[in-house]
Amino acid sequence: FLFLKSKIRGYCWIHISRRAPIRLFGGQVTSWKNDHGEELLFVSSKAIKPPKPFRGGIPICFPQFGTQGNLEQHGFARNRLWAIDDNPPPLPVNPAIKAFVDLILKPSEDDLKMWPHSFEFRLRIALGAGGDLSLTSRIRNTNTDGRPFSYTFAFHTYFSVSDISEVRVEGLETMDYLDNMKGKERFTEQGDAIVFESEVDKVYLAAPSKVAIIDHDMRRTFVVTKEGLPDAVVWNPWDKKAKAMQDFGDSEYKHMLCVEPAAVEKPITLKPGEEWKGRLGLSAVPSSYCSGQLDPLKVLHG
Ligand SMILES: O=P(O)(O)OC[C@H]1O[C@@H](O)[C@H](O)[C@@H](O)[C@@H]1O
Repeated sequence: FLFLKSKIRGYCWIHISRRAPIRLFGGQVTSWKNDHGEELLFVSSKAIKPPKPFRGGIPICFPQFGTQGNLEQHGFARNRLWAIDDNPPPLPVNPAIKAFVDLILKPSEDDLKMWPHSFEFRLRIALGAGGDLSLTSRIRNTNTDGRPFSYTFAFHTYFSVSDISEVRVEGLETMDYLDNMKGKERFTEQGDAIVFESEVDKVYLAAPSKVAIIDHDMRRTFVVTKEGLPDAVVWNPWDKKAKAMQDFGDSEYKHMLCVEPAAVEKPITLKPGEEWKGRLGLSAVPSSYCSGQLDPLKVLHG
């Protein structure tokens, strides 16, 4: 089967291959498991029900990332009911894909009052034979008045990690970033892999198409690939902000890390009839120690 549809607690979920449930509210993947049934994405024990955004999994930020505009934080797509797209335009066939589902979001009349642009947002969520997960977004400008529109975007991916203090992110060293905690000022990352000792909220600019999250305790490496999405946001709220968040446990920051392929610094502009495509690829591979050292080049370049 390709997917199952079920109704849990009054709202609709879809399951592809029993390994990745998707909430139609938000078009949001809420779980991704490996062959051993281990959860790979973080979901807060305090995540709340619609109409609030769901804290965990992979929320979609569109048409605005963060507070960069007049809309609600991270835009409205994560707060809308998506539909199953029964007849999506074809995407190139990828033989590695085992199962997939297509969703679609179109603006309501109320959305058009807030953001006066007509669009079709198609999202394909696919599982590969080895358990890899991919999300492909296709956004089309369907304005009939000839007007272009611009937006910012992110796949706000929450990874489950054993202990944030033991996690390293490889691939972003020496990159320029905007620090959301310092008024979006621009800095350059120094030296080594990124490690976590306090709150982090950074937008890495023109980040590489592959980033690795190395979880020492779990002996697991997440490999994040991105296409069409120049930036990568890295976020962990740490203890103080965790306590201030209603839908997040006080200590949960220890077990999560957001690495979010995104288009933030330069908004994407589409003319009527134009379509943009962005893709997120996730795989979780066992990482092994070799004299206490991981080889970042091997992680990043196979
Ligand atoms: O609480 P929200 O709206 O889901 O946002 C969580 C975080 O999302 C991150 O992507 C932002 O960079 C942070 O600034 C923000 O705090």
